Amino acid sequence: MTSVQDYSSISCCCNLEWLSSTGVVKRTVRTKTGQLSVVRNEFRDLFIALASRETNQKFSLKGVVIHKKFANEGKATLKFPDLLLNLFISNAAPAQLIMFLKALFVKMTSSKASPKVSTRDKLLSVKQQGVQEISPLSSKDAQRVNAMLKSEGSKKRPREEENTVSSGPEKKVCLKSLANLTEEQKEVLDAVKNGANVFFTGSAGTGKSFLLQHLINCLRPDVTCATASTGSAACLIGGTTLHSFAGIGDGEGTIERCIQLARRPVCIQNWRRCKHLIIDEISMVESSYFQKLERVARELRSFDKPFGGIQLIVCGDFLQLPPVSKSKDKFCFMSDAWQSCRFRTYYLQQVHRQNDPTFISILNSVRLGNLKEDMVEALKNTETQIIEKKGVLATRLCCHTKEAKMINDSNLEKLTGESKTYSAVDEPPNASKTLDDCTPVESSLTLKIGAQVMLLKNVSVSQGLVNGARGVIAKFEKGAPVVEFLCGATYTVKWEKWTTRTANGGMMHRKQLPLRLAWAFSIHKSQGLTLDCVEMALEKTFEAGQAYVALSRAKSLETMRVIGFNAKQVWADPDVIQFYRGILSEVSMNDHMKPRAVTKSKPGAKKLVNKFKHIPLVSIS
Ligand SMILES: Nc1ncnc2c1ncn2[C@@H]1O[C@H](COP(=O)(O)OP(=O)(O)OP(=O)(O)O)[C@@H](O)[C@H]1O
Ligand SMILES: [Mg+2]
Repeated sequence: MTSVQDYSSISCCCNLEWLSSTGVVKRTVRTKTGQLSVVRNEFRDLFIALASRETNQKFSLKGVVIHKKFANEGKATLKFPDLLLNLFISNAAPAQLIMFLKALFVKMTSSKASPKVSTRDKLLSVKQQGVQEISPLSSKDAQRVNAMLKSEGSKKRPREEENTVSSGPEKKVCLKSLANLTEEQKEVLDAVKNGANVFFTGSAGTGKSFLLQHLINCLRPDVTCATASTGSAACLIGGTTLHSFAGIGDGEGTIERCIQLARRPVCIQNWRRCKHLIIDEISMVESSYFQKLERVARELRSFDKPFGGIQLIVCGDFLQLPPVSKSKDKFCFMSDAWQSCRFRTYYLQQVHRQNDPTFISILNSVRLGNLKEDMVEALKNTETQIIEKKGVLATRLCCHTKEAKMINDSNLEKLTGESKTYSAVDEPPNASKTLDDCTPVESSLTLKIGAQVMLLKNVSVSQGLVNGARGVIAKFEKGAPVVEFLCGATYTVKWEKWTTRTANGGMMHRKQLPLRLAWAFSIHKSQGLTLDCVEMALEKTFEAGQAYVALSRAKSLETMRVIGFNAKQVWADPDVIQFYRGILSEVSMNDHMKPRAVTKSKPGAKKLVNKFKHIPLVSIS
């Protein structure tokens, strides 16, 4: 995998198509894996060079038209009208493709300003022939190009700029890569780039899923399988469930049976093409299931290395929801397979979901099951606070899914106005069951005026219309619901599209309104989400970490209400505490002498080790 900073070349599939003057395809060349680079010749003319097993060629970028609409799916088209040639790029890592196209745009735009060498001078030139890679992009390049774009103002742009990457109405080039990763997040990215098996963890809201999404964008889609242990977590990273990827059912069968199941044509293809297996919410993957996956991978890939040589990139917080299992060794870190992966472990510490240090410290103590009296008081004090505003009621987090459904159904029924039902459009139509699992929206959504809803897409971050934003249906206009949101915005909700990969690498889509009834949610379904206005009664919690998951969905103490709180509702699994003690002591001890660089040291690591040391290991009743 090339570095994200290395914008001058990408690896991808290329399809070359030479056309006749009437536009008929005369010849095609397809390369499965090629390296595309932007190069210059001795006269500083720009070319794109394709190096692959099938062909090695370079094409002048003069007059090229770039279509980048599908760049975030790893696809783009370059049209060379002067050469009667189309170059179709696919299977590129989306983040790299976007930066590559930006680099192309910047270099092409700035080269227009440099003096041209006439054909005569070129012919008479004594310069040594040759090509060289373009110099790396600097912020000066971007500034120069932005100044040029500004001075061109409303002038008609030359055609190569029309479709290029300067996104947004003001056509401005920004050289930052897709996400602003923090230093600790960048360290994880580097380890992934180096091909190591990586496990990163950290408390709720430290940006694990955010980072995972960035990592997915940096890897080639054809060999990357993005999965999560639950459907709702899979939706958040645009992936599929680990179960549907693996194809071994619930993994309850014997290992022979699991291998047999995974040998079915669709599944075997998955296992063989996969080079990077990503798993979010790893805490909910059961130990014996993880063990079987490892064996299945080795068998199907006929390669006797852990997971048959697949790079594993896993993340989650074992102090959140545990796997559904009665076994004593339920957590996957207890399996031999986990040990054999020799993960590089990273502990993210910067919390992004909450800002208030007092709330962050309460949540950290809830996570460890170690609340102090004043913290219990602070949570109890939220019981009477009014968090409802603008007709938006708090979302009740329930311990059981059935209870949440009942609350939503009965509240909707109580509303007397006309009801409108929106049916999802699925592609392919027979994928509805998988799409139910892998998208946050339901195949059928019934709404009425006054219904409490939650937005399930980032529509406008600046207006606060983000995934998890709470609102209420104010009216219907031309059949579309108009929602008044807690953040103050009123929005006529438009249809949105969710795309997810099928287990065999194809695409599935669902079109639906990005809304969900929000009088209530189950805690299990809320895992991974950030919620605006939330209420919970935790007396029925039945898992270690369940109360922590519920409480850590809130953004602040002021936007939540806990009913009937008491410290007994909060506990951590002693096996997990022990596990974290282990990895955290490696953080501080192994900093200078690490045979396999187990974990990177962080400034706060020592403090954390101490925190874990002081947790009494009580067994769970
Ligand atoms: N580097 C960052 N810059 C800005 N915002 C960030 C960054 N990292 C994460 N965030 C934001 O912080 C919030 C929480 O992130 P995320 O959901 O990825 O956390 P998480 O660790 O996966 O939490 P959980 O354990 O609850 O699933 C999100 O709104 C996300 O967009
Ligand atoms: Mg997450």
